[in-house]
Amino acid sequence: MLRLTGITVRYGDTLAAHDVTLEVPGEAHVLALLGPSGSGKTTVLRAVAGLEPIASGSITLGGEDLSAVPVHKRRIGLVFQDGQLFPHKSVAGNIAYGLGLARDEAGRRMPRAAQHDRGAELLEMVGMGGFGDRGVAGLSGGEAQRVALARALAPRPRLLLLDEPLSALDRGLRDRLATDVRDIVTTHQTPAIVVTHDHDEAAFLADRIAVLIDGHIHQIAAPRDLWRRPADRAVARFLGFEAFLDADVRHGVARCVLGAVGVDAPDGPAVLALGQHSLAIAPHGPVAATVLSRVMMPDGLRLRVAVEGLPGGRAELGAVGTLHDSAEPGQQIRLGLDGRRTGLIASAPARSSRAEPDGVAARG
Ligand SMILES: Nc1ncnc2c1ncn2[C@@H]1O[C@H](COP(=O)(O)OP(=O)(O)OP(=O)(O)O)[C@@H](O)[C@H]1O
Repeated sequence: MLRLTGITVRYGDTLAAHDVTLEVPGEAHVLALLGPSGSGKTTVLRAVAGLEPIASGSITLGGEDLSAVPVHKRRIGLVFQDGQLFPHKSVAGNIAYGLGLARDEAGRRMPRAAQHDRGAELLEMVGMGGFGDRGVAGLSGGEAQRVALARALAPRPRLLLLDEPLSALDRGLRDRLATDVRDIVTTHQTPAIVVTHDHDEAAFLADRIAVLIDGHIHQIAAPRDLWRRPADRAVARFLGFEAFLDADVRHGVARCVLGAVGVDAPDGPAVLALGQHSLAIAPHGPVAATVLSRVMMPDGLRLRVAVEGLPGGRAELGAVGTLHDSAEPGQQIRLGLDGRRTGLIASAPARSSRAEPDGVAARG
């Protein structure tokens, strides 16, 4: 198990990671570090790898304090955004490099024949069987990342660190490779940390997601719980929620000025977080709105609407409709809250009862 306890990393005056505490349990557990650009994700990863000194706190792996363990002895595999393969080596040559780093418990190198077998096994595992003799220059982005993954796994690392491993790929390939990465990590039983700023990628790849904002971890949760129960407004905003409404929870129902939704939360004050999909067209819904703009997407209508009568006055919010709904700019429509697409911030009540959209209406 990897454990970070209160680690802090500075670059001169910049506090890039602040009091970061997290755990990655053993076996095939995948933790995503998710956060906006510059939030310190790569910094935390580099600290774990030993590439960045920590100013305070501790990092242990399998109970061993890593502070005095040099990078090459940590037995941690690294995969970067662009793979960073050796361009003049073949695919097999790149993996052989990884195998050359492999040591058994007694510190002995792997025998040549075993290296050969393991190289072939790894290439099969990442779906690149038969590619061993190919040069890496001619590989597609997705193929190169598979080879990078095989090379990182070759020495049987105790932990795998992946820094934006899919972000250089186009969307379709990214989805496919995400599935493969997940399968490979699971098959190999290697715990992993994946750095990403892509919500879908984090939700898809990870067992748990740690949200890092301004160098600090705001929440660690399973993907499902993260979107249902963001810890605070900063997390909710980063996850895409755009407006916040005071609510009162009683017997599993949260009531706010726009209606009621079922929630799995204790009685008391709470804040409902509304995203682009939280309001849906419903002919007899409780919310009256004016359509500001509409876009027809393959899965239905996406609207921007103006809602009157909120505690703070008028607010501009997102809403959705089906392929069969019609809504033209200027039209009056009725909407209902969709509790399945609404977040609940369970803790402290908001300081004011205003709806607080982050978007145009908040500033307008
Ligand atoms: N070598 C460095 N010297 C000085 N400042 C740095 C250095 N590396 C990173 N920083 C700063 O530390 C902060 C965190 O950077 P980091 O690269 O860890 O963020 P990130 O979340 O990985 O960002 P991105 O998603 O854009 O890669 C940023 O303010 C960044 O400018």
